[in-house]
Amino acid sequence: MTFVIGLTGSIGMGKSTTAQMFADADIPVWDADATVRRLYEKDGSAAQAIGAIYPSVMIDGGVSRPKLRDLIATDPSVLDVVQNIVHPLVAKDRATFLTTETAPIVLLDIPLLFEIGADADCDGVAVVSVPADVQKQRVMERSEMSEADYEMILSRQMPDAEKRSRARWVIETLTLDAARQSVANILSEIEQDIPNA
Ligand SMILES: CC(C)(COP(=O)(O)OP(=O)(O)OC[C@H]1O[C@@H](n2cnc3c(N)ncnc32)[C@H](O)[C@@H]1O)[C@@H](O)C(=O)NCCC(=O)NCCS
Ligand SMILES: Nc1ncnc2c1ncn2[C@@H]1O[C@H](COP(=O)(O)OP(=O)(O)OP(=O)(O)O)[C@@H](O)[C@H]1O
Repeated sequence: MTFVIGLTGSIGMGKSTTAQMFADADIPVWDADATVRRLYEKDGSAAQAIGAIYPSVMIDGGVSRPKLRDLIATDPSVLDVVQNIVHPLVAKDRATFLTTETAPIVLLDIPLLFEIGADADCDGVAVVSVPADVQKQRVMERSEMSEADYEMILSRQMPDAEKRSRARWVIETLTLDAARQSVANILSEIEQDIPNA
């Protein structure tokens, strides 16, 4: 039996960093963003479908994220079209991971976990979180994303408070040590629940 941990959190909350902590503890991690990146590459199935509708976002046969981001900034409905193409392909990749992985504990790293109902595939969900001002500062510091793009993305995500209230675990990511400790606690709690984990 495999225990499936779902890891989610709003933009910039520390999902990727925390997922790496689980990976460092030898937990197989499936990464939704990485899957999207692969699907956007030249000859990726999403690249072909998106290129057929929005040729202007393509570079060398792959989807250019900056170009796609700029197009979405001028027409937010483009993101709905993209999601309708991408999400079924991502779901298929996730299903393959879940049927082939035999480790006692695995982790699904999905930004839109609750929004797409993927919590139904999880035995327990962990949400990464920091206060809103820290979140915004992190995203503004790290990226080319404009404030308007940031607000648009946020408006399409379930509010942090709701995610926290729906999760089994909340991982505070203000410091690396605090997050690492939460990850260790979660894993030992699961290992106690499933004896052969
Ligand atoms: C909008 C795009 C071009 C922005 O690319 P960019 O490289 O600037 O940012 P990145 O992909 O790292 O996303 C940053 C964060 O934005 C959030 N986010 C991304 N897509 C979405 C979305 N459709 N709805 C809400 N939030 C989203 C996530 O928290 C994500 O981790 C890109 O995210 C995209 O193509 N999104 C559509 C595919 C999708 O829905 N991905 C979500 C995971 S399945
Ligand atoms: N536990 C932590 N302590 C301190 N800083 C952290 C911690 N976790 C993440 N960060 C910092 O926060 C920023 C965002 O982290 P990360 O890229 O992991 O977030 P994310 O949730 O995957 O982002 P997105 O959803 O936007 O792709 C990075 O600058 C990272 O260094």
